[in-house]
Amino acid sequence: MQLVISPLIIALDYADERDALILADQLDPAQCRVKVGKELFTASGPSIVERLQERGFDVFLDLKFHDIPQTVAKACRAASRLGVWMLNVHASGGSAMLRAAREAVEDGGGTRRPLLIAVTVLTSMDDDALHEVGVNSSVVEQVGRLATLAAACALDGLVCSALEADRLRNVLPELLRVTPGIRPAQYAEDDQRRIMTPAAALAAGSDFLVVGRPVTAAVDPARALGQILNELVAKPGDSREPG
Ligand SMILES: O=C(O)c1cc(=O)[nH]c(=O)n1[C@@H]1O[C@H](COP(=O)(O)O)[C@@H](O)[C@H]1O
Repeated sequence: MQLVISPLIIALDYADERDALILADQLDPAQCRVKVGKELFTASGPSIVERLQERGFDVFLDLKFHDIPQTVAKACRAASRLGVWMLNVHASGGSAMLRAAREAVEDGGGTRRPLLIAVTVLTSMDDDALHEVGVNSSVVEQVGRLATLAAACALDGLVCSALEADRLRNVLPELLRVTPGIRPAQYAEDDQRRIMTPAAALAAGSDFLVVGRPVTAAVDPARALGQILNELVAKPGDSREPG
């Protein structure tokens, strides 16, 4: 099997632009997209997005906006002007916020309309963590509820764990499923709670796999990425349940 378009998004979780670009320069834009998150963007500002785009990368700007509708809409418009490929908001911000975000990316004034996706329940959370913040549903129920809300507001996709991808593919096939919490077999869970191996996540219905430390913390990041791509074109492996 040949992967026509790579589903990998590498999370450039670095403290500064220099380290992020050192890693990016070891990667091939034909093999992955890259993600700029809160740490890197706060440290280096929009210039990091430009630097990565100059190198040919599609950029997922992961700032997980969650605020009043007007503030989120303005932030989404500013992100659109950067020409990013994808950006995200928290679905728990509610329908008014999601619709405002959707309208903002539509007329955002960038070179292309970014894909707008909604974070359901963070992959670092399990049922107990949800209960702690007053949500008495299970993770599966809460992901389903927020996914339905995102679909009603015409978002392009969801951030969820691969454990929920199969179910979401069946009930809301129109939404992209972007899944962090990807862990090759034997790799540490770290602060993630809902994890799956790359091949199992793809087989379960993930459209895009967000991978950070398994690549960025590797001695040879390009080799680690190559190994994951090889795993994706080989037979799907076994799924890893939260430990
Ligand atoms: O929106 C995200 O990208 C995200 C959502 C989520 O639920 N869980 C999650 O881990 N992420 C991001 O995905 C990346 C995962 O990194 P690793 O755990 O190092 O693979 C980090 O940059 C997180 O900020």
